[in-house]
Amino acid sequence: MFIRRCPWRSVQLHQLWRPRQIHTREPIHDKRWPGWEVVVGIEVHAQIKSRRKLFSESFTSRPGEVPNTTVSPYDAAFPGTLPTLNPKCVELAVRTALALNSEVQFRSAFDRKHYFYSDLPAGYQITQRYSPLANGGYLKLSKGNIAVGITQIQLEQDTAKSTFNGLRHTSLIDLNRAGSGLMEIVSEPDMRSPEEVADYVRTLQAVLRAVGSSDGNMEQGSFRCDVNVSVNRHGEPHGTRCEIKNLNSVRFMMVAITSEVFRHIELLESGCLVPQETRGFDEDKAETFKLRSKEDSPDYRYMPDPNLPSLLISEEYIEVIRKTMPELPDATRARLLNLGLSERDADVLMTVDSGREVGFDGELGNGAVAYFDALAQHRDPKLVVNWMTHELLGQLTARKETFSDNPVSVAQLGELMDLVQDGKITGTSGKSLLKHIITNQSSAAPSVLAQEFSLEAVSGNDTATLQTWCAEAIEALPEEAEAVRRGNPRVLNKLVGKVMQLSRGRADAQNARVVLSDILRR
Ligand SMILES: Nc1ncnc2c1ncn2[C@@H]1O[C@H](COP(=O)(O)OP(=O)(O)OP(=O)(O)O)[C@@H](O)[C@H]1O
Ligand SMILES: [Mg+2]
Ligand SMILES: [Mg+2]
Repeated sequence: MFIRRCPWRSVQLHQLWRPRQIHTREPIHDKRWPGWEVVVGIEVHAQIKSRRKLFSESFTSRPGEVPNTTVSPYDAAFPGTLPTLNPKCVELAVRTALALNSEVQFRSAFDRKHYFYSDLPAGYQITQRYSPLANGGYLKLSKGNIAVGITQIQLEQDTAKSTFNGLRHTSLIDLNRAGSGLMEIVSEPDMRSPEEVADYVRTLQAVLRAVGSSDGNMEQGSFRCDVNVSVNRHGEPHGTRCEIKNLNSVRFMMVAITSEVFRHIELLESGCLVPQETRGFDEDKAETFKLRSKEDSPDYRYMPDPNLPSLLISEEYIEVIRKTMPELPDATRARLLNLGLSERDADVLMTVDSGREVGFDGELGNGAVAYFDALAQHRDPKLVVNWMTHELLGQLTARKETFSDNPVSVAQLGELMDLVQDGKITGTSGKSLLKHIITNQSSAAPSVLAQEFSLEAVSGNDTATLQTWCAEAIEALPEEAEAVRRGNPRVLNKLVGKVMQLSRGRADAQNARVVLSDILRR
């Protein structure tokens, strides 16, 4: 990559500004709004996961950082300070562009977008609206064989954060975020329902996490969506869009879109037009509300940034990045299915991997797929996924924990599975050991723990011990034993359970069943 100073901007902005492609899709008939088509396009602002800001040396801040501690004079817009582009941000944006099948531009440029707000120290934001880093592309949704077009991917600066203190009638400004790198990923108006929008957002989050370019966390603000919604009657051109801002979860986004669709339909059916507006979302009322109309929208007076030359990216640089791209979610899914996993199991692993567990809207991916891969290297993949999803995740969920809290190492779970597989401990004992490791955050080897707790399985040959436990079980549950004798085989399970209890899980349930039936038949 070369970042060279150009003495002048040889290409005029209007020459670079290309009209958008018009995408068409087969009409979708939705029972919720018969006769109407819903159209949605999304602008995502994803914080780039770089240690330093886009144009300055200061570190990017983490959530909970002390306010105004990661700020350089440039971030605070001190006169005389100049920007220096951070190559890491460019690299991560190029990775993202390649993952989204977008065409990385050999030459892109930075513009100033002016507006006056207390969280914007310079009075303008540096962005790439007119000559973005990448153009075109698409993202395939996980369901329905739908590809959502990508219009462009541009680099831009994040703003500072302002917090209004109602008691003191003052706004507090925290400059920590000012100047951090963002990627604005603009989609085509290709989505046709709130569900497709949710799919798009989740798939995009997974892609960004896979390439390592963003945490993609909506709740913490590292992945912010502006959702543009319009409706039209089937067969007619797209309607006027309204843009909904500040949506911080996928669930609220779906509610906001649904309520916005009904608002548009109501307006149109009563003979009014939909005015183009920017709207907010009231979570309590589950309604959108007007922030400003198109007429009030500021004239940003875009101009080329005189302090920044064009960004020139060579073909070789793009090729180097292309060669070092990690596996993308689509490919991971296909690989898991190829290993014999069910769609459901693959979904669970990948959902956990991206931190999107049930009722949980995001967190950094935590390597569930890598964990699975390490275990499945020398073991049956289906067996591994069973242990991971049913036992490990099951026990973590019961403790209200997620996979990122998992204290069981790959080596521990691997040994545990092998002990059970080789018949050295029973499945029941294996589960108890797993519980012990999780509860006590133990790093001990499962074989050592099995010895310590005398959990070694009673081998199939040790029938004497098994006979004793079975006899004790029959003695303890005489009524159940009688029922089995009278020909009710289902009650046998209770007796087997008793044997497992008496043996503290060391007996093999299948063998116990045989011995019990044998005794009761006499
Ligand atoms: N009729 C429509 N219905 C729904 N979405 C639309 C429609 N027309 C355009 N869009 C979407 O609106 C978004 C426009 O985003 P873009 O960043 O280009 O412009 P903007 O919203 O005018 O500017 P800003 O970046 O300042 O918010 C795109 O995601 C596009 O797909
Ligand atoms: Mg935009
Ligand atoms: Mg917009």
